[in-house]
Amino acid sequence: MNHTKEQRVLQYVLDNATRGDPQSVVDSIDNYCNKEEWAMNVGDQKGLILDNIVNESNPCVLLELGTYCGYSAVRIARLLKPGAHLYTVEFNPAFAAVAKQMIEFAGVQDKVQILEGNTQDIIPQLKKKYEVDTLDFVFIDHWKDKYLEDTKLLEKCNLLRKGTVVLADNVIVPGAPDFLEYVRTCGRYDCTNYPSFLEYMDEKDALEKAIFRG
Ligand SMILES: Nc1ncnc2c1ncn2CCCCCNC(=O)c1cc(-c2ccc(F)cc2)cc(O)c1O
Ligand SMILES: [Mg+2]
Repeated sequence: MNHTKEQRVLQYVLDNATRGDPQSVVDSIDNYCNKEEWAMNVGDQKGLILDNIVNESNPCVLLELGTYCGYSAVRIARLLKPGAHLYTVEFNPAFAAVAKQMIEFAGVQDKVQILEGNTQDIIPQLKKKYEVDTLDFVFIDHWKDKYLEDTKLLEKCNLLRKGTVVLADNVIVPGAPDFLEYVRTCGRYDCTNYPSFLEYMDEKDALEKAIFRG
């Protein structure tokens, strides 16, 4: 039975989207969350900004913090060139299980790898255990009070290189003020704010792009 909201979102996708068609999966999730139940996907308005930034940076190795139902993982993966790979870290096993099925239904499983666990534990393993050299693109969308410490951890683990794009969701709502203050003032990032709206709502939100200067 679909006892959780996340399971109901997945079921709606299985019933309404087309297997192997990532755009139809993204559209179905947005339809459901607009009409039936709000859920914390990045959504279509911020999603279009995410699409543009992924396309302009043409990344090969990507990291996402906070998979949730896999909406942004599918949204990003549908744009990736052959051979590009997205690692997405999810803390909650129930969310990870839904995301796995979402990603497989969309047909992007060869481009996406879900890493279950806490970002604090997984980020230090990326180089040795997952053979990552440096990251081209990082999408941060997990606990808002972990954005800053995990950005600093990425720096400490030498996972960022000159030009790495760090893109953060929700810098207005729920907000990540300490992260914003840091990337805008520490001198190591070139920052751009992208005003938009909270997913499926009229409330203002924004994405922040912080390009690492190396
Ligand atoms: N690997 C890991 N390590 C640590 N934490 C981890 C994790 N993997 C997952 N988590 C735990 C993430 C839990 C979800 C994070 N996202 C959010 O909390 C979130 C909340 C809102 C929101 C806005 C207005 C409202 F009124 C209510 C909620 C909107 C959003 O777009 C959000 O992304
Ligand atoms: Mg978010």
